[in-house]
Amino acid sequence: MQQFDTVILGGGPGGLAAAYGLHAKGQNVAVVEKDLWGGTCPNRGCDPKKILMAAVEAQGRSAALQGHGLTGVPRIDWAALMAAKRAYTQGIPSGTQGGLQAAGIANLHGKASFNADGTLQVGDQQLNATNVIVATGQAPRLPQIAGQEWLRTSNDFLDLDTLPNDVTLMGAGYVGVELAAIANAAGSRVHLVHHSDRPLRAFDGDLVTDLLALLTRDGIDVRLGTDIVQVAPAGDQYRVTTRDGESWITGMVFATAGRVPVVADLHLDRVHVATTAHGITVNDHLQTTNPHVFAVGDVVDRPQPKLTPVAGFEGQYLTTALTTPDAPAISYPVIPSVVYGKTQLAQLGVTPAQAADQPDEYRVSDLDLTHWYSYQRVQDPHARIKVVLEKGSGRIVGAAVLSMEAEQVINYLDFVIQQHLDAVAINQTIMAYPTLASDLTYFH
Ligand SMILES: Cc1cc2nc3c(=O)[nH]c(=O)nc-3n(C[C@H](O)[C@H](O)[C@H](O)COP(=O)(O)OP(=O)(O)OC[C@H]3O[C@@H](n4cnc5c(N)ncnc54)[C@H](O)[C@@H]3O)c2cc1C
Ligand SMILES: NC(=O)c1ccc[n+]([C@@H]2O[C@H](COP(=O)([O-])OP(=O)(O)OC[C@H]3O[C@@H](n4cnc5c(N)ncnc54)[C@H](O)[C@@H]3O)[C@@H](O)[C@H]2O)c1
Repeated sequence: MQQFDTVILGGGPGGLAAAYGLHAKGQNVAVVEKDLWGGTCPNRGCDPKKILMAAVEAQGRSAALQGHGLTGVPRIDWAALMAAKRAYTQGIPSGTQGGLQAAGIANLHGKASFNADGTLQVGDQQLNATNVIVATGQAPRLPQIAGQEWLRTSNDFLDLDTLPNDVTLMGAGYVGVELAAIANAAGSRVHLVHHSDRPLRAFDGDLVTDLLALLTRDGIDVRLGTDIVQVAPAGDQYRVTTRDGESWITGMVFATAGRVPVVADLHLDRVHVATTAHGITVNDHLQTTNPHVFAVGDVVDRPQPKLTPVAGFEGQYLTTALTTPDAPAISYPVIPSVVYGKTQLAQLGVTPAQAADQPDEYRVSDLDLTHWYSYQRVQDPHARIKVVLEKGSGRIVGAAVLSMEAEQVINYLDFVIQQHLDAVAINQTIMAYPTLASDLTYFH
């Protein structure tokens, strides 16, 4: 039996943040990973996706400048792009494990689960710990439809040797919309199917409508308010059938209909850790219904978006919470969300919908940015921001952005909001001009 202060289940962004933090505080820590060290984000999530996105963005920017100084839109060489992605991802697991070893943090490869006496089992090894942190993440959800066995996931998409000429994506959430943008830019015919009329519900409705119009303009077959009910092999392809009786032949079908918490094999019931369909139940100290078991990241049932920086923030929080008596409850900063693509959709802080519900407190400034210098320069085909301002202080408290530049704009506004900067403070700062940062003075 090996004894530790804290054992962490899952070597992704949440688990690793906690491991390094607690190790730095002098704890004897072990991390257990059953699959790829580094977890979803660097192996089969954010980072590889955004390597593919680099080509998509470059193509989108070139396309925007046709007739404005550029001729010829570059084509994506899928094999070369995938090779570039693999050149990055192939070193992640060994590099991550090497980092733990170099730091002197115990690391075990294998599937961890709880024994009835509260100890942990990893293969034939038994571990005992004062505290356990569950950081096992989420996995793609496979909808219960006829032909479920033919469905692929984002894991498959992000490692395809060959991109089929025609792909179907089932679900227009973050993953569906981003993979649609990649496949479309790489020359595939894309069908993006969503069961309701309102995809990307966390984002501003007007901007989502604008984004879907741009995706349609790019040639994506966006189908809202319908469900795929069957996938059946048709030669070396598949026939997809919807609830409305529509049907088409496609090269591959990807389930992009959400993700589910990875809890099934942990035997959490043995240690009285409660779960819901959304993940592990925790209090405001990330403590589960067992006072010695904590949880962070995607596996947690909390309203915060399931994002890498959120998992990392929670891991860091536990570093303090597990080493400080009477640690305060977790308090999240504002959290930016971005759906990447040729045109990016971003959101932060108080939403325009929340502002509309409290007109005495907030006002919304809805700005068409296409004629602003920064956007005209790059011929951004559609640039719009809704800035939410607090009436009393005049400060920016939220924003929703749709633009080729949204990821940058939202991060500048994140800094402005988090630091409580008002128009006076922003005007006291000299930014390099003309840049997206120097535009900050125009948003009030
Ligand atoms: C396609 C895609 C794109 C994404 N893009 C972005 C993005 O652009 N930006 C962003 O912020 N977020 C993005 N995300 C979300 C991001 O990847 C997650 O929020 C983040 O990885 C969560 O970290 P985590 O540590 O909670 O879980 P994970 O990274 O999933 O790590 C959990 C680890 O636990 C391991 N594990 C599970 N069960 C056990 C067990 N029993 N024993 C031992 N180990 C176990 C798993 O193998 C895994 O490695 C994306 C996700 C996907 C799928
Ligand atoms: N850019 C980013 O930051 C980024 C990118 C990818 C993923 N992520 C994270 O990963 C999480 C998971 O992303 P996701 O896209 O898998 O989930 P999601 O919850 O964002 O979207 C899934 C969508 O599929 C819909 N859906 C459910 N069942 C369906 C069905 N049968 N047919 C059609 N549509 C159906 C859901 O209503 C939902 O809108 C996100 O919540 C996000 O936190 C982030």
